Formats: sequence, structure tokens, C-alpha cells
Amino acid sequence: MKLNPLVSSLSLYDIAATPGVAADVSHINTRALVKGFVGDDQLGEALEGADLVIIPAGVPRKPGMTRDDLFKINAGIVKGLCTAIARHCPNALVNMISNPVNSTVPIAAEVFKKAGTYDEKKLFGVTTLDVVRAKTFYAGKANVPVTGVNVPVVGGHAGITILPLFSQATPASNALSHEDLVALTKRTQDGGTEVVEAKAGKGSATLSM
Ligand SMILES: NC(=O)c1ccc[n+]([C@@H]2O[C@H](COP(=O)([O-])OP(=O)(O)OC[C@H]3O[C@@H](n4cnc5c(N)ncnc54)[C@H](O)[C@@H]3O)[C@@H](O)[C@H]2O)c1
Ligand SMILES: O=C(O)C[C@H](O)C(=O)O
Repeated sequence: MKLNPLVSSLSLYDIAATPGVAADVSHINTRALVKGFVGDDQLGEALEGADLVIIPAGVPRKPGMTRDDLFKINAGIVKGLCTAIARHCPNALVNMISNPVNSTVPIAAEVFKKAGTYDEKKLFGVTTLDVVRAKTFYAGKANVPVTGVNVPVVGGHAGITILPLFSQATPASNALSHEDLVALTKRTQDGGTEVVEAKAGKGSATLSM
């Protein structure tokens, strides 16, 4: 966000360690002014008047866990943050990264409905990684340059709710068999798990994210 030329002001919020992150990010030579906020007391100030709120707060999964296993802890975190958003920046676009996205987005919607601020056009689950993965895996299998590839992905952001539409992929490839498409679909659906297992307990996909 600090590199984005459209951003003039960037507020970073966490329950701990934000001053160091903010000091570090603020040295990037772009126009956005960076401020760090830490702890519940500063949450309102961090959000005040924001146009866009991106929520990556919460616990990532470890090998053997599903995203649903994060529900109990992350649901409460997201609920608290969304309650504050409704109060301090009710018109903001809200991008939900925290998992399980299939549940945290509905939680946000309910919080906003209760507060009277819900706008379905302003609440997003961040599922772009599924598109990124579908493009990379398709390009590799079809042996085409990945920069020119597009693959629409619809649905949610967990297992079989992730639906890559390889039939709509461009450039079209007739080099791929039915079995190839089944395998590409499964690999896209399991992409997050592939990273979680490879990191072996040290987090999930933050770099491709
Ligand atoms: N949607 C996606 O594509 C996608 C991709 C990667 C990770 N994720 C999800 O994002 C979440 C974070 O993953 P990570 O790897 O960055 O974890 P991380 O542990 O590196 O970072 C999570 C941060 O959230 C902070 N936090 C905890 N409670 C908070 C609160 N109440 N308010 C504000 N911040 C709070 C923690 O202090 C920590 O700094 C996980 O739920 C993970 O599954 C989603
Ligand atoms: O899989 C995860 O737990 C993180 C993220 O949702 C991902 O798709 O990489």
C-alpha cells in the first residue's frame, strides 16, 4: 500500500509491534504518510475516516488444520474490528483477508447490518490468490507464457468452494486432457494447503499474497 501512488495516507494497526513496522514502512520514498497505531485504545484513531480498510488480522493455520479451524479465534477478532469500522469509517471499502474468508465475510456483513452501515458493494473477501495460482499452474501445464494468461475463478476461498473455470481460460489450450484439468482444479483448490505444509508450521502464504 505504501508503494501505491493512489494512497496518500496509510494507517497501520496491530495489537503489538506496530511502531517498528510503521517506522520501517514510512522510509519508502512514496507520497503516502504512514502512521502506526497499537492496541484497542488506538483502533478508533487508526480507522477514522478511512476510505479502505484491509484486514489481515488473526491466526494463520498450521499443517493439518483447515481454514475452518481458525474460526473460533478469528471470528472474534474480525467482529471487533468491523464493529469499530462501522463506528469510525462506515463508508469504507472493506477487504477481508482473515480466514476462514467464507465465514469472516458473512460475519462482517452481519456486524454492518446490525450497525445499519452494510453496503454489499463495499465488502470483499480477498480471494485473488486463487486466481494467481490458477494462472501459474495453468501456464505451466499448457506451456504458455504466464504473463498472457487469464483464468476466472468463482466461488469462495476454501477447498471445493474455490472454482477455477479452466474452460474459460485464455489463451485456450487443446493440449490439456480431462485428467489434466481435474488435477489443475485440485491443485488450485489445495494451493493454500500446499504452502502451509511446505512452511511446516511457520505460517501460510504471505509472499504470493
Ligand atoms: N485470504 C487469503 O488469501 C489469505 C492469504 C494469507 C493469509 N490469510 C489469512 O490472514 C490471516 C493472517 O495471516 P498471517 O500469516 O499474516 O499471520 P501473522 O501471524 O503473520 O499476522 C497476523 C497479525 O494479526 C495480528 N492481530 C491479532 N489480533 C489482532 C487484532 N485484534 N487486531 C489487529 N491485529 C491483530 C497479530 O498481532 C499479527 O501481527 C490468517 O487468518 C490467514 O489464514 C489469508
Ligand atoms: O491457506 C491458507 O490458510 C492461507 C490462504 O487462505 C491461502 O490460500 O494461502
